[in-house]
Amino acid sequence: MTLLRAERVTLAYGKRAVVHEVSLDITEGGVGLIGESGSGKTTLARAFLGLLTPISGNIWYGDQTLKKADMRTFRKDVQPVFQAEALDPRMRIGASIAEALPRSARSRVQDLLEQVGLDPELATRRPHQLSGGQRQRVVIARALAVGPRLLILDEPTSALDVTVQARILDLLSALDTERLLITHNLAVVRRLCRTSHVLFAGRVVESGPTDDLLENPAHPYTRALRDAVPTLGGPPPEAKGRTEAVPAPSGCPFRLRCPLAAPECEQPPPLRELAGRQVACHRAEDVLA
Ligand SMILES: Nc1ncnc2c1ncn2[C@@H]1O[C@H](COP(=O)(O)OP(=O)(O)OP(=O)(O)O)[C@@H](O)[C@H]1O
Repeated sequence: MTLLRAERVTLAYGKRAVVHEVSLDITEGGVGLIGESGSGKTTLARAFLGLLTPISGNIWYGDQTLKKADMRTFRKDVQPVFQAEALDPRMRIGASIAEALPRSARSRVQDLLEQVGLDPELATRRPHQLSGGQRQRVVIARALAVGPRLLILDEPTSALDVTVQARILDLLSALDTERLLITHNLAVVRRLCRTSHVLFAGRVVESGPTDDLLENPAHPYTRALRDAVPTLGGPPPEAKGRTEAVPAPSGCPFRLRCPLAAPECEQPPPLRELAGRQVACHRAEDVLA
């Protein structure tokens, strides 16, 4: 059974909706949320953590909506993995992990440190006495302390250099915990997520198997993200930028940056099935071709 599911979820800050009618299931094998800064990824993750209530639609936790669910069980099942900067700088590592454990299980600190590949002797250190990669492992150990079924990870490796990043990805992919991963980094989703959803301006524009999306995108925005590998010439113009706090144009929200924009794009594109995925683009056949 799917542990968490968004059903036509719209999310707002004050009166401003920033995520619009998103439906997605957190399925096995890892789920990625990809999109540029401001596209609504973190906002959606906050709703999945029960920190933000949809103004319409529902978050389902098993067969109950989050509004009705037993939050004690939910908090045990679904754990966020924050960035390492969130660790309390004054607290020793061992105490920081113990804090997340029930009193009777505090002896598990050593096991958890070992599980994330850290020397248990590090328990007496404070965060600033560890490397960035070690700190990130501590954050993962804290999240694993309560035995969650799902980890929600927001840019878990973005602050780390490439080799350290690779080792953290190895650690995460070896865990038998489900994951929802938010990132700009397509190599990271490819490694950790069987399924991905691409968000643009708070809407899902393409969803499907990660490999298909990245090898053969059907939405021009997915294609632009994939092609936006750093080069001296910079990314293609359609991949540049962040979603600003200005109203999206009517019709397709991507049309003002889209190289394939056509008159029909002034009408909103429905999310439709194509080539084993879902895509919201009038020109998807042309993109695939
Ligand atoms: N606490 C808040 N109050 C008001 N607006 C917010 C708040 N947090 C985010 N927003 C706005 O909501 C929109 C979506 O932001 P969100 O942080 O979800 O995007 P994101 O895709 O996670 O971006 P990033 O990759 O930079 O974290 C943006 O326009 C942002 O300015």
